[in-house]
Amino acid sequence: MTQGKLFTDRLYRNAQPIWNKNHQHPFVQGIGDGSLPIELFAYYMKQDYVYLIEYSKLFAIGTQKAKDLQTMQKFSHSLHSILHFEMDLHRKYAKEFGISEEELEQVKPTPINLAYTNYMVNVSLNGSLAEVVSCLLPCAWDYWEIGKLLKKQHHHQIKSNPYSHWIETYSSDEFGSVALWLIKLMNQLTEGTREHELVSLEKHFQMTSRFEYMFWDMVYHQEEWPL
Ligand SMILES: Cc1ncc(CN)c(N)n1
Repeated sequence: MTQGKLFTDRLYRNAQPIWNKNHQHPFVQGIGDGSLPIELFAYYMKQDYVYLIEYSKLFAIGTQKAKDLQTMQKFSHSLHSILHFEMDLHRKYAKEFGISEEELEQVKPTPINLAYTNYMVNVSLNGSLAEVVSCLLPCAWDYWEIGKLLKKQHHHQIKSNPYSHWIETYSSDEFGSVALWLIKLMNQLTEGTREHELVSLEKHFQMTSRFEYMFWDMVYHQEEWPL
């Protein structure tokens, strides 16, 4: 790696074409201005709930692969935060929509949802701690970017937006602190790492960034199994 440059700066820069597409996606924009039909949002909440069940397992894998107690504590704290803070958002919205917690948990993941979580879990189970982080990072980082962006763009109408709780959650310092910690960890883990390994880590980062786009598109079109 070029001296003095952070690996995450490169990851961020190279992912911008994908992340910009995420930010401009009509689903994301519809959350921002509150115009997204409620049925689409409810569909997304259900798919995202079962996504988060799988995603949270990566933090358990991170706890197991960590080399020191402080990193283990950070991973286990983040796991707790997803299960109790982030997923509480979904449970609250679901309650408003008349969907029970049991129903949420029983949701069948769509092909894109399944492909995305299987990709991350497979890489994480078989790879290094840096590989776990390369899969986790776009999810934590880009959601925080989206939360902050939507809050900035639509701050004047946030109170009347039915999705304000979503925007407040993902733009919050609490949510952002996990992204910031993962960025720091990624830079620590890749210090002195050879270029061909960085290329492989970047591949996972790009792949999960692309899956993020596909997830937005999947919920927008409510893509189900053909059979
Ligand atoms: C699909 C997806 N990606 C990321 C996040 C943020 N944890 C989420 N809730 N859902």
